[in-house]
Amino acid sequence: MSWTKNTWKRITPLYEKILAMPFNQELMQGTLPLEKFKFYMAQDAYYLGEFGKALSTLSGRMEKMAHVLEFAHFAAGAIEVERALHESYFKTLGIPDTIEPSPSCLLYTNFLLKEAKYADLATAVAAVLPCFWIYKKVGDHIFEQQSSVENNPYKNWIDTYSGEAFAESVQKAISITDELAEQSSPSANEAMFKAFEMASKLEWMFWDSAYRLEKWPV
Ligand SMILES: Cc1ncc(CO)c(N)n1
Repeated sequence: MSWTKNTWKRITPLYEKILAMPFNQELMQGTLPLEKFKFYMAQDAYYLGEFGKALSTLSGRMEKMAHVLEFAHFAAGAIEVERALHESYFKTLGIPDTIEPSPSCLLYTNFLLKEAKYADLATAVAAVLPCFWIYKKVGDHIFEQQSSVENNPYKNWIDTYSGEAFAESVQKAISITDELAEQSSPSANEAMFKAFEMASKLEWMFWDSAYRLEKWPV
């Protein structure tokens, strides 16, 4: 079984917890309070900027030119979405341009940047994979449940992550990860799993922190 297939099997209970989160359930129903969505959007713009930098770092670490190029495309994609958020949601929702990251957002982005720079290459790639794959799965799931919901105010968000363009990137990220996993030892494959699991937990925390409108304790 491929590394990604096995990993998804192991991560399924956590993925199911993510689907059941009130943030995602209410987003799916269109009942998520706007204040929580705005908080999420602002934090996600910060996240995407840092995610883009992590992908850029990974691009430069790749050995195969095809992979250098793919990761450069992923990085550009993340920054373009970040820019688009400022032009669309930020303006319509009145979100200020400068964003202070919440504790969970800073924890997640700093984890990704640290892995991208210092971890073994295959592990570093495994650390960024949940950002692609979990969003794709969550986006698809929410999209499939949409038939019963009319005029969902969060339709734009849902369309982005259930769309074809994002699906293509996710597929590429999965196949690059499997390629690197095949060239790695069993113990390196387990280190990859640990990084994937950590990033998946941080995805859960990111949604949870938005739902709680997380503040710094001091
Ligand atoms: C927190 C988070 N993870 C993943 C994505 C998708 O790239 C996103 N926009 N935000």
